[in-house]
Amino acid sequence: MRLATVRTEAGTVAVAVVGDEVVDLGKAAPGLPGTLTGILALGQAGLDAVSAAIASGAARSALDTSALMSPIPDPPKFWAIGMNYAEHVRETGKPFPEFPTVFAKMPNTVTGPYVDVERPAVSDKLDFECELGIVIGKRCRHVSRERAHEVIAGFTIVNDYSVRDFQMRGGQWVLGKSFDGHGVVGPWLVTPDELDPHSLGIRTIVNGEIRQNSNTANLIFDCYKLIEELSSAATLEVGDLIATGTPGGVGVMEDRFLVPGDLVRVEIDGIGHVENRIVQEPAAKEWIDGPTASITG
Ligand SMILES: NC(=O)N[C@@H](O)C(=O)O
Repeated sequence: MRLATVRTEAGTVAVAVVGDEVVDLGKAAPGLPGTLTGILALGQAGLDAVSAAIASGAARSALDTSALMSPIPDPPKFWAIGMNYAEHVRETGKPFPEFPTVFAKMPNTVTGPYVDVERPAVSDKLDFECELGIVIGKRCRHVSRERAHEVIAGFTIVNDYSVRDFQMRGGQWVLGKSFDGHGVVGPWLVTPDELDPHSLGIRTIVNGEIRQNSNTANLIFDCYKLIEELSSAATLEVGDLIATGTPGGVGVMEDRFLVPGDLVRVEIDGIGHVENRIVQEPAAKEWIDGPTASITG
């Protein structure tokens, strides 16, 4: 099953994707929660209701890819893993990891699969990173590697856009990983019954040139080990996203950064692709919002 979130005039809508058509779940199954996170939180009952809606011959409309958002537009947490492919560890000259390198991408990064992505006004060191994304489907803690598959709602694609000079300064990664809109997620969530997450071809193609080309079989810490590691420290929530790390071939290694006009495509077999045009952030213009609420009554 492929589940997505689309933007409509009426707001965001959870849909089931069937071929190149979508079933609006809000209309087809009115009893279901209006968000994908809400549907996932119902567990198997939610997926059964979606299957029933699809099978009931509910109305379908053409898939408008420009309306696609991140399948989970507001994840409670956006975890990211570093140094999880030997080829990337080698190219960075870092030591082979004993444990997963964990960092976070802030919520402001989350954006849809086919949007423009800004090269910041404050840096020209914008880089790409293709990653398999995990979506958590059950609230959980201290999950063993053996049972980790039970808490996975599905898989998606992440492009972990990174601003390398901001990533390296001050000994932290989070700022360079958390520019607005630099967490491309999508195009949809694919449920685990449809694929084996550890045998998927994964590629980054920039302006038609293959820049990263690997397979998720090469993950050092596989999806289940990552869930065991993260849940040993934190309660994982329904809708949490985990970007599982990038293979070799990132631009910084060749001093080849993304520039405005570039077309950046990430493909993962069995899921699909995301694609972004790089645009220039006009200027580092200072702005401060007015009050966003007023005293009522
Ligand atoms: N170099 C770097 O930032 N890498 C990580 O994001 C990773 O995915 O390995």
